Amino acid sequence: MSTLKVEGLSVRAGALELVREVSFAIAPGERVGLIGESGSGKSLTALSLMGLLPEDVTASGTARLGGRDLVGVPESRVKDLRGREVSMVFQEPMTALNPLMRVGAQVAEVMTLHGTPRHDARERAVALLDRVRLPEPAQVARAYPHQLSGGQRQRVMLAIALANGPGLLICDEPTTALDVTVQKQMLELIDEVAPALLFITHDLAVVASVCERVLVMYGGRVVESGPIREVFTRPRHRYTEGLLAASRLTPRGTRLPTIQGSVPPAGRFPGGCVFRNRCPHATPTCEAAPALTGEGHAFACWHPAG
Ligand SMILES: Nc1ncnc2c1ncn2[C@@H]1O[C@H](COP(=O)(O)OP(=O)(O)OP(=O)(O)O)[C@@H](O)[C@H]1O
Repeated sequence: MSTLKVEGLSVRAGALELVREVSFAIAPGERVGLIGESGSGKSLTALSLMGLLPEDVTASGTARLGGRDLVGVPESRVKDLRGREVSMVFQEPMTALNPLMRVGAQVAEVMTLHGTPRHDARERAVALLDRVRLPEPAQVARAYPHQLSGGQRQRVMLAIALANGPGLLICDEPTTALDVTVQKQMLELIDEVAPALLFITHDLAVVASVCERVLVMYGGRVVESGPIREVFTRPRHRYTEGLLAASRLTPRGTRLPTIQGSVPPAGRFPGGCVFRNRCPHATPTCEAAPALTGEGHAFACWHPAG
């Protein structure tokens, strides 16, 4: 496992600079959020790392992972890196999956493309579907995408992304189209299986629950970055301040630890849950006994057992 190092990444469409001099690093095991308003350059940054930029758009600068360059590499070499070094899960799995192909075959195909023998790939596909916690994985493998729910299709996409053992998983709004309960399960799963994670979202509560660090993009630049606690408690850029004010997070926000099986002592954490219904860990019980916040715990979120 090695660190992703991005330095001076810029993305242009003709004379138009869409992403400007972006630099960041992600160590193995790290979960890093990428937030910013629509059009700020989040997706283009991610797509540059995947070698998936649209034809009229070009990237410059460097991005290295596992001793390999990801930017400015000819398509023939990028194909080899994609999936093996970096993988990506997109928002809408229906458009990413082939509607005419059984999902097991689609998971297997990404492995055969990287040289795994067909029979091994089929077996490993079922094991991967099991790893992303799809019940009856052998049966799911024989299903077509339309026979699965949105949440199940997103799990298939995750299995495809993990198939070749990438060092970095990029997720671009992977849970936006899912309902709250499915979203929560998906986030937990991503957190569990991602070797290292770049997580793009508009949802600050999701960033606070999954990531330990955050990059804030504005107008194609990273205007602020740091540990969640630091950025959400002492935002230095006016855009981040605005983002926090517009969200339901208070400026005291930080990573959201879930402490299963615990109930806070009555009166210890006044103020109520800052996430309210948007808490990614929210459960019906949580509504009845809202997660609470307290001094020194910023966003400590407590859930009754069961
Ligand atoms: N092929 C293209 N040609 C020209 N401009 C483009 C192209 N693709 C994207 N852009 C522009 O680049 C900017 C950044 O786009 P990008 O998709 O990275 O934003 P984003 O932060 O991911 O937004 P969102 O949150 O809405 O997905 C936008 O202004 C967009 O219009």
